[in-house]
Amino acid sequence: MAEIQLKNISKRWGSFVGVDDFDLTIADQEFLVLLGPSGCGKTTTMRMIAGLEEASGGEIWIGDRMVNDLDPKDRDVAMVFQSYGLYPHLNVYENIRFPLRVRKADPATHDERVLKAAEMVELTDFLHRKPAELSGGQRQRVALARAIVRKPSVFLMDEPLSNLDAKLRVSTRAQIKNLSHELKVTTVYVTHDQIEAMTLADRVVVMKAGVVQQVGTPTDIYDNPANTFVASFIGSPAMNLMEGDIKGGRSAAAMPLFPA
Ligand SMILES: Nc1ncnc2c1ncn2[C@@H]1O[C@H](COP(=O)(O)OP(=O)(O)OP(=O)(O)O)[C@@H](O)[C@H]1O
Repeated sequence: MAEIQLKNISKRWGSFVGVDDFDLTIADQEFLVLLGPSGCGKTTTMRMIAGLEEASGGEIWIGDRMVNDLDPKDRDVAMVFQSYGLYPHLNVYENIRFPLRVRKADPATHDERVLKAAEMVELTDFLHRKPAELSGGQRQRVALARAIVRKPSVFLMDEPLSNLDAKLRVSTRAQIKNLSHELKVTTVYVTHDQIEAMTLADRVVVMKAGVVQQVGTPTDIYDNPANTFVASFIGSPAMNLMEGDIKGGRSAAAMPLFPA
């Protein structure tokens, strides 16, 4: 069970507010996407959940534990970053195995667990290769396998697809969604790409300048954007915004006329 509760968390550096009063419960096994433009506080929020950044205020709960004072390694979270973070001198097998060694998992179980994780991301044929001998997509799959090998209850993913080309991004996106479902983990996924957010998320959190603008399912957010910022950020092609007044429950905006 890994419900995540963010109770009014904030992050300040001096007088600068990176994340302001973020309050949300992420359900067990939910796929939650943090979406917003560069600098809006997505990564900082995720780093606070991971324990890589200390919250300036508020409480972070994972399952039934308040984790504010726990080290990242004690929070039962696995992270996947844009930069892969693989060890160049280790082959794929040893890269995937690394978290098991660090956490001193029973060595008798390593082989089976590494092979299973590699199989889930279709890397079985590449186990002997070093990261430099892999494509970007294969490297990202090693990073995914390394995250799943120790069966964490929470996945934290920070723009994991941004180094991949468009086609690979679509297939790896589907793979991430399947993995998260199959492994029954709670996933927090950061992106500035609204298509990625709308296709992956159970719920999306749209942020701007450290402040949550709206939380909802992709359909909620698309159909009922909370404000013009959300409306202008969502939709491809972008939504047209027109000024107008509501009179008697109807819009009185000047509508352009198109020939029938
Ligand atoms: N260590 C720090 N000291 C001061 N300000 C910081 C620090 N880390 C991040 N910030 C600021 O906090 C804000 C939020 O940063 P964050 O990395 O969370 O944004 P983001 O939404 O993930 O952006 P991007 O999509 O570009 O990664 C930014 O304005 C950033 O400059």
